[in-house]
Amino acid sequence: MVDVVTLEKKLSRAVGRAVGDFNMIAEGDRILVAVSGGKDSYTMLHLLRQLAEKAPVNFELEVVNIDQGHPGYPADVLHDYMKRENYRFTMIEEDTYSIVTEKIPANKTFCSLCSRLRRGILYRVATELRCNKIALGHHRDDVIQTFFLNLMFAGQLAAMPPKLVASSGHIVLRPLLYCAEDDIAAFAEAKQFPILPCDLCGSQDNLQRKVVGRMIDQMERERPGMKASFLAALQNVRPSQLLDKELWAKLGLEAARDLPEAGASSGMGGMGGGESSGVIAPTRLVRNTG
Ligand SMILES: Nc1ncnc2c1ncn2[C@@H]1O[C@H](COP(=O)(O)OP(=O)(O)OP(=O)(O)O)[C@@H](O)[C@H]1O
Repeated sequence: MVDVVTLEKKLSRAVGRAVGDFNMIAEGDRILVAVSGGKDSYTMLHLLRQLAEKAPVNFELEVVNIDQGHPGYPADVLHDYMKRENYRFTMIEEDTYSIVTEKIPANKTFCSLCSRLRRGILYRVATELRCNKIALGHHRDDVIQTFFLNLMFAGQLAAMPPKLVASSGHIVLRPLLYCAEDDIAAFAEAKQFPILPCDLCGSQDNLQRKVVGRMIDQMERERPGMKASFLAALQNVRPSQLLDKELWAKLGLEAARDLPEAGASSGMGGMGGGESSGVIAPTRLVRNTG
């Protein structure tokens, strides 16, 4: 059992790395931190405040929750927590629940419409609160699941952008993208964040994302370290070993360079080696030249 201090250090290092790698935060930023009342966004909020306290740049946090009109939504729980912790907090009441339940048949997933409606509200509120950025609590496991969903059902190699310019002009950030869900869950439990369940979709067992999530968890159980490898792969893309002719054209690729034999010394070590060098280092890289 890892203690909470160790977990906190691990998570804040991961957030610091993501923020640094993608240049997420700059002097004077006003960041709307979107908090659902789930473990991920509570953890994100906690870690962003810590970062704000020690970072060399000054930035401000505005915490926003959207009460989407679910029957029995326990709004007080969030109000009490934010007050106790002294966050600048706004709760927005928007009844997207009625829209979603009216438009989507009961046996179908509500998630995508629900989150699309929510996203529009967040953009509007960010403008009202003069925030230039919006932070969302997606983490490593969400990124991997999205990658697999796209691979398996959409015919695309794509995960989730760490940083995105929204149609509204706001920059959307995902500071938890290197954080493992298990660590977040353990941390949220240790900190006793007052979690609000999402009854709307929580009751639905047929979500494709859940199925894919279970499949990935199973792979991890059978071969521990696989999720870390998936994340590493997303940070280590070899366009010349893929079949996207538009990407080849964009990169001016005429032909891929041959790969060294598996296990051959590349001089780069580990998972290193740049695309331009044509050198691929991982010893378990799969290739088929036949
Ligand atoms: N009602 C809401 N109000 C404000 N922000 C929200 C709300 N619902 C979701 N978000 C934001 O969108 C992110 C992704 O939403 P999703 O429902 O996929 O979250 P999740 O995986 O259940 O995460 P969490 O544990 O934070 O709820 C959340 O982490 C949060 O930043």
